[in-house]
Amino acid sequence: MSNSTTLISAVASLAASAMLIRSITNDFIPLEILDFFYSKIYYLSRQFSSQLTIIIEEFQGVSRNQVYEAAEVYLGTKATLSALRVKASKSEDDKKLAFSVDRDEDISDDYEGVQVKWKLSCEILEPYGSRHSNDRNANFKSEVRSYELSFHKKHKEKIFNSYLPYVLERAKDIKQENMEVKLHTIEYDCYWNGNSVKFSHPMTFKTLAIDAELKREVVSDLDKFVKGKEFYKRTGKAWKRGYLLYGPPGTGKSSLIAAMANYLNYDIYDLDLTIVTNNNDLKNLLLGMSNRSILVFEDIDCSIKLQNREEEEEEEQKKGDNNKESKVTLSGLLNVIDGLWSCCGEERIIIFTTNHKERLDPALLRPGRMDMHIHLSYCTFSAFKQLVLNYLGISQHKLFEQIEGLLGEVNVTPAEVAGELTKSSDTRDPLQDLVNFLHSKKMVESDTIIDQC
Ligand SMILES: Nc1ncnc2c1ncn2[C@@H]1O[C@H](COP(=O)(O)OP(=O)(O)OP(=O)(O)O)[C@@H](O)[C@H]1O
Ligand SMILES: [Mg+2]
Repeated sequence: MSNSTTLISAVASLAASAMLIRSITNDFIPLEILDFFYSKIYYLSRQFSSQLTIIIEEFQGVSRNQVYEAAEVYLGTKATLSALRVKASKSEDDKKLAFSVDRDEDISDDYEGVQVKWKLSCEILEPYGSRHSNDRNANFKSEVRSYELSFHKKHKEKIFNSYLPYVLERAKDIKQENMEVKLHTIEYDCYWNGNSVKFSHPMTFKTLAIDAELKREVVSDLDKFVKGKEFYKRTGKAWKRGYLLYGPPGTGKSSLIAAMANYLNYDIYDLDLTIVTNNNDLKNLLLGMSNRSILVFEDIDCSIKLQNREEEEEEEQKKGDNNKESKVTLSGLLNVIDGLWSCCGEERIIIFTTNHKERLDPALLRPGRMDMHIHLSYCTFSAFKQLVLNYLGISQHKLFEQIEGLLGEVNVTPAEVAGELTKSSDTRDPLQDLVNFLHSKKMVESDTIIDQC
């Protein structure tokens, strides 16, 4: 008790002496000399300090500093581990709660063995005109926030060249993971509807019933694309990828798009070309998309009559200059895929779907235009096994062998199989019902062939 009292009184008297010395020096020593004195002390302390601190302010002029924003997101994931006070928030677009650091909280981080310390510092600015009580802004207080990142000087290079870019990259991923996938559609010909809807299609690569090998190929292609920033930069290619999905109705083209969007957490921009009036509007729509998104042109063969370019040019010449750009043309569409305007964003995926690949203009199919042509076929045995697992929760059955044989003889779509399994999931023997369905389909098919003969 007496020890602590002594300590408190010693600290108090030291503080009082410091205040006294400060006020005496302020009163008796000219300001310039004091400034010089203080700057020398500051200089010396900096010379001997082993720490370096980077100040990351919230604003850069009037715009928000991206490093600050990234630090805010990144530290949110660290805050719950080491800080004693954290702030929680969630917006309508977020999937989960987001955490952020409270002011003056220290957050430690370890990057490849290097210890760093973050701190959010806030300075309250005196309200403008606070001395004039009748000023309208008198009660308006503002806060200047910044993050302070401190570390040992010897790690300067690593922090600048590797840690900060890592924080930026991680923040981008965290934001992306946390965002709901949105579906955007067109409004008034050439604008994306401001009220995009939450995309809640539950299809994932786990439940998608396509050939297992094809599924692996698609997933690995997407992974490569997402991680390919450096590759695209090095090779001088725009960071985008095109997929052509083709196959009969009900084979899973739209389902595959949903699985891709859910896998990548990318928004979908569903572009109905029949509504878009000309190439210029198409270009504006492209500019209105966000990065990390999927642009979808469904049923490209029937949504618009895409002539080949020579026919187009002839037609335009016939109509004269006044009629130019009165509709979306094949060349307009090719510009979306690989023209200069197509490179205005990053990490974009373009998908065309069709039931009739043979009806597409060869220009669209030329190598390099659509990076991957994906054939969604009639139901294979591998796809069937996935559907049975989804709908009935079984992975083995005595009828599997018979079904495998029938699937080799009958053209049945995954949609049809899914429909049958849904219908008969309550019956005693759903797989026997499916076998009966496949037999009857086989009979119809062979009758049709006989009729044709
Ligand atoms: N490969 C699949 N895996 C899982 N379910 C599928 C698959 N294909 C079809 N289905 C089921 O059938 C329905 C229709 O499939 P989907 O819309 O994906 O076919 P599509 O190929 O896009 O057809 P369309 O050419 O008519 O647009 C889906 O909602 C889904 O329930
Ligand atoms: Mg479809």
